[in-house]
Amino acid sequence: MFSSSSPLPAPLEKVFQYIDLHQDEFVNYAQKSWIISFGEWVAIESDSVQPVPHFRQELFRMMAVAADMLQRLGAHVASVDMGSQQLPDGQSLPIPPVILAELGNDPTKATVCFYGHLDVQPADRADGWLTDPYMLTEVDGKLYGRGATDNKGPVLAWIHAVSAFRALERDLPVNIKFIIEGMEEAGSVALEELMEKEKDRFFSGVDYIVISDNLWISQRKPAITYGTRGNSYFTVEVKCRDQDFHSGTFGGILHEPMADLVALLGSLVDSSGHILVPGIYDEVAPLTEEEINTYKAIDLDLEEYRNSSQVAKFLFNTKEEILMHLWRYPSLSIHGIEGAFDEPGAKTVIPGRVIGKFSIRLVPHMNVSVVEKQVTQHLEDVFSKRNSSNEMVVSMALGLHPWIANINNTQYIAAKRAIRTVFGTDPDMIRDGSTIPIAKMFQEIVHKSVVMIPLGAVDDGEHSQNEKINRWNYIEGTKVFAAFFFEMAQLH
Ligand SMILES: Cn1cncc1C[C@H](NC(=O)CCN)C(=O)O
Ligand SMILES: [Zn+2]
Ligand SMILES: [Zn+2]
Repeated sequence: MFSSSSPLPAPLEKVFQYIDLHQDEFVNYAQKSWIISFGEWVAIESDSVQPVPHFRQELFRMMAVAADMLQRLGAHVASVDMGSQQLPDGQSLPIPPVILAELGNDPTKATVCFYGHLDVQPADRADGWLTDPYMLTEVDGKLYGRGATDNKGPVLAWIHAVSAFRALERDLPVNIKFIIEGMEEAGSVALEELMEKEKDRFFSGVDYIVISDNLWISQRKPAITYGTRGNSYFTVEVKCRDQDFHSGTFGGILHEPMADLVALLGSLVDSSGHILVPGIYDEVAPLTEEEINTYKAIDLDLEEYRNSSQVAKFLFNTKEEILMHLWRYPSLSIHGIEGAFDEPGAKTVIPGRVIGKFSIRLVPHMNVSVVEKQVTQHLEDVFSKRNSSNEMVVSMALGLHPWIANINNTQYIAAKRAIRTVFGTDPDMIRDGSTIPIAKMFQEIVHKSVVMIPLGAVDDGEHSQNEKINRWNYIEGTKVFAAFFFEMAQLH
């Protein structure tokens, strides 16, 4: 137990020194044979979203490079075959292996398991990247590249924290396990089956889970994340026939599918963001005074956030309301319409069949299958009032559960202390409005407690053009992980 005011314990002091002295090696080049640089990882085009052979090959190479690195670090590594993925067009593509690795199995020590993913979102220089997305490029202390913050950087930071102990020939304070996948951006395909299979094997000796796959809510203040929203993703198809019509020859005598669909989509949410599906708010956890206070404490400059997002006005005017509507209330977003005429020009078409897409972000204690029923019922009611002769089919394409943790768990205390040691400040305790599906799987299937320790800053641009991680976040984050090992050992 130590704080920023008391001196670091000698072994940790040495580890921090090592991380500082070797930071260029972590970023740029390899000297020690077991360290591979960040740059080499970013250069692998491990895009899991575009289902084409080139990117799948890159994904397999990515997982092989990572497995090899962990092996050279002294870990026992298994690359688990995940079979293949059936695409809607009938094609099938191989799924990259999941790495299960283990370093140390001293029964007197705590065992900490780290989850990360090495696949990335698509990136194309032509989309507005200022540098080659697959070449890690440092500008003013910012390391630009696809995957820099999501999630290659944080995975490497964890590995580098471990490697610092090994380089100093020091015993690791905890046993370490890794689960690293290559399909997160595609919805963690086949991962749930693996978790079921391994819950009493690989995961049986695990005490704590750490995920570092989201961002701080600030540019400078570190954070710990204790909850994420879930997501229920819907498609609603309205069909007259499989072919389009000419509006000159059919306009005026048809129930038009697009008119039905626009009415259906228009019935979902009002202009103040309130969801109109009956019953949808019934299970939302009631708000307490104590909870409101937790939002007050969070470092968020609303004006700066609004300006940097280039939004004229948000739906809410206070920090607390904004945070609550991102984290603890559901939201409904309309994403698009398949089959619609969406090109420039004035084509006089009546689409014969259209598919609307929308999703509802779920919060505690909403239930995925209850939401599915409520949404389906609501759309059927709205549709039947239209007396349309078209066919409507509603289906839920994805049902991802919300996740929330108990912040009094041991690893939250350890993470807080580690952050205080490195940054000299207490972290913001935050939730995340997006979804990290594996968190709930750890809780429900493996029955282990998860802490999320994000490393990147709010402006890192995950999934966007010019994704980056600051060198400062990456190097100090590596120290946070090293300090976390120490704190975990003390608290266990
Ligand atoms: C694929 N998908 C569909 N519904 C939800 C998701 C996951 C996706 N996850 C992230 O973005 C993680 C960000 N750190 C999201 O929340 O949209
Ligand atoms: Zn990610
Ligand atoms: Zn992502």
